[in-house]
Formats: sequence, C-alpha cells, structure tokens
Amino acid sequence: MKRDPPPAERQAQEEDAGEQKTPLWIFGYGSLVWRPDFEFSSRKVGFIRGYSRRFWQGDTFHRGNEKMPGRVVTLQEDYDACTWGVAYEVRGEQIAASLQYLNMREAVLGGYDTKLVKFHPQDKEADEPILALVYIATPQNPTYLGPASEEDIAAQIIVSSGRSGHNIEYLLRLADFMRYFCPKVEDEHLFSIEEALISILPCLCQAENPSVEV
Ligand SMILES: N[C@@H](CCC(=O)N[C@@H](CS)C(=O)NCC(=O)O)C(=O)O
Repeated sequence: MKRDPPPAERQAQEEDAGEQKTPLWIFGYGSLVWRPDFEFSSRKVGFIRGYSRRFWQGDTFHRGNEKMPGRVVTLQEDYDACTWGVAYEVRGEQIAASLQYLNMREAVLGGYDTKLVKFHPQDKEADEPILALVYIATPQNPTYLGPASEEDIAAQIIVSSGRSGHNIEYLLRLADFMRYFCPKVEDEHLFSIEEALISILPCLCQAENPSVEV
C-alpha cells in the first residue's frame, strides 16, 4: 500500500503544484478598501490596534502631481487607537500577483513600506485575529507631508487630482466605506475633513447609497 508523503514533502508538492494552502492577508485602510484592483479569495471588515489613520501622506501620482501633491492616508502609531478597513485573503498564484501589483502601486509610486500587523475581524465570535501585511508611509518617505489642520487638508484635496482620479473621490469613497460598513466607529479626523470639504463645496452632500461595495 502506498505510504503518504511526510507533511513537509506534501507541503512542497502542494506548493510546486501552485496549490499553496497558506494564504496571505493584506490589510487596506485607504484606497484599498474600495479599489483593491488585485484578485483575492475572500475579504473581511475589521481593524488593527495601535494606529490612527491620517491624511498625512502626499501623493504626486494617483491623486496629485509634482506641482500640486494630493493628500492620501497613512497610519500614525497611536497606542490607544484602532484603524478600521478591509483585509483581503490571497492564495496560491494570487500572492505573487498581488504583491507585485501593490509594490508598484503603493511602494514605488506611493512611498509606502510594508509591515506585519494583527488584524481583528469585526465578527470576533467567528474569527480569530489574523497576521496581515499593511502598507504604511513613514515620515522618512520623500512625499510625506505630515500634520495640517482639517481645513487645510480639505482645501488641498479640493484642488488635487492625479492619474487615478480626483482627490475628492478618494476622501468621499473612504468616508462612505466607514459610514456604511463601520457605522459604529468614530473617525473624527476623516469626518471632520469631509465636513470641512462639504462646507467649502456644499454640493458634495452625502450620496444616497454607498459608492463602495465590499
Ligand atoms: N496603504 C493604504 C493607503 C493606500 C493608498 O491610498 N495608496 C495610494 C497610493 S499614494 C493609492 O493606492 N491610490 C490609488 C487611488 O488613489 O485610487 C491602504 O491600505 O489603503
């Protein structure tokens, strides 16, 4: 009778056959919550601890240009804070494809580095915390802008657009995601920028239905 191969050999065989059983999870908290643009096997809404989401990263490609950089989000270490977003599960060939795509979109074009964090699915009864990869723009990256008043951030967003679209879309889609998928979560920084933007452009009232599908 044929003997089953030992676990290591079986794992190697599965990997060779591209049937990698070990998934990779990628946590998104900005444009990735509404525009992942890579193939994934599943996704979960949830949060990471110890970070605040801040519109402190400049963007000279996707939502701005060299002369007028846009403002996109990064994560600021903040012991008591949580940042909500979406974690995407990638398996097998999806792993290399998603990392190759995100390296260009986030690292090369966006100035983001990678870090491993503990992701907490919102359905904590059903799901254990998961180790996930996250892209963070640190103050050392060349397009980092740092803190500004919510009014000044809103004014910069209003006049910025880039290859992926207007900076206003970036803000409103993120605000829509939080409003509709994390309705109980306070995000003063995000919603005060949205409020400042709407006070400058009253026509940008909240959409009737979410512009974000998760
Ligand atoms: N890393 C954050 C932020 C990602 C982000 O917004 N990055 C910009 C790069 S500067 C981007 O991908 N923009 C694409 C777009 O604006 O549609 C996330 O996980 O969502």
